[in-house]
Amino acid sequence: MDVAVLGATGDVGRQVCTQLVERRVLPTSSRLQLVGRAGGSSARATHGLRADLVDAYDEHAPLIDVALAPEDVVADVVVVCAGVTAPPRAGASTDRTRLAAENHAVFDAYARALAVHGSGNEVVVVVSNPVELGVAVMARALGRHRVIGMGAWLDTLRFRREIAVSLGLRRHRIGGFVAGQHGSDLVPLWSTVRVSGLDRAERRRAIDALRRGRTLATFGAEIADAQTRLLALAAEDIGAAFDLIDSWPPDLRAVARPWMTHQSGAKTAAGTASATVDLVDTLLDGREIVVAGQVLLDGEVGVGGTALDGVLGVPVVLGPEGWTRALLDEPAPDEAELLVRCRDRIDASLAPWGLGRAGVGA
Ligand SMILES: NC(=O)c1ccc[n+]([C@@H]2O[C@H](COP(=O)([O-])OP(=O)(O)OC[C@H]3O[C@@H](n4cnc5c(N)ncnc54)[C@H](O)[C@@H]3O)[C@@H](O)[C@H]2O)c1
Repeated sequence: MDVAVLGATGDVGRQVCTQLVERRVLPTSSRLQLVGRAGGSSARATHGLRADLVDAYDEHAPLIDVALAPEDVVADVVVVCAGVTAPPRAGASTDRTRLAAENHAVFDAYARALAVHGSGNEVVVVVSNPVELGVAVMARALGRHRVIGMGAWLDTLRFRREIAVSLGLRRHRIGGFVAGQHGSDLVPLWSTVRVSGLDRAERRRAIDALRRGRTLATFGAEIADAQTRLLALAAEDIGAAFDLIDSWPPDLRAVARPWMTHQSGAKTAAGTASATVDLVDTLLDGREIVVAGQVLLDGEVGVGGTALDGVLGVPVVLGPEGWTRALLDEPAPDEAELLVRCRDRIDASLAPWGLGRAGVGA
């Protein structure tokens, strides 16, 4: 099985390529295609990255080649890391509308090329933001089951880790998912959380203690307040800002910590790539596992009697041919309410591109 990484020389793309090779996800008989842009500095750097990876991992590297045009992308799994990102500095605009305007053209160019020149079986993992826009563009061109956004899986891993830290456990003992929109509009599904070794009553007590009597009704306001406080504090002392995050409940930490990490200038490339490589590993492996991802729904998820359609992050079964089923039993009332509002916000953000629910098929 072959993998192509679009935007291979970017911070996230480079980490994805490195981890794919270093973690030996790709056997030596597979091909890793590094995709850059013809004519720009990334074209030269893509050739350089190839040389560097071979230099580092010659003993177990897959075949590595370079492509500089969308129509030359050939792979079983295509990882989309190309495009602009919000500037990684404190107080910089995180305006998703501007990001969408820039990256829509990138998503569209590759979606069109894959639709025409691809095998018809590629599975696309969208990393670039807005993840939901990338999923909408790619799913429309390639078929919705072949496209998954990895933002909800990264958010899920962060949520599990924060719960694990609070309980003094390692992350692998925590189950549960994050749904919704990637970033500050995520929906932590507390009703899905499981802790290995705890029975139902023990889990209930542990989760109640972690949630501190809050529900998701106030989650959006808490996030906005947290970001305001962090910005003010980080201007004086970034270490103190991270210490403040440590004092918050796990769901708020799962949003605030990566947000502060990006604002610190470090970006979140290693964690993002690690979650992405998990998904690629699953796709190549042949097994089916339940992950969370942004997908284009067609009524597979029922919330409060409403069958949801449109792009939304939800738990799904992921296998070699893409995602097959969405798995979300009736969520708790506060989760259901936030999921519907989140789906509507995503839908509104897609409408200018003719990709909202009203526009699809028009
Ligand atoms: N989903 C997530 O969890 C998550 C997390 C972090 C970053 N991101 C997103 O991933 C994307 C990449 O972030 P980054 O930090 O690596 O950015 P970066 O600026 O470091 O790299 C972007 C890369 O894309 C390339 N590129 C731009 N247009 C291209 C095109 N048309 N064809 C090929 N390559 C092209 C650039 O040359 C560059 O190499 C951003 O959209 C960012 O917001 C997503």
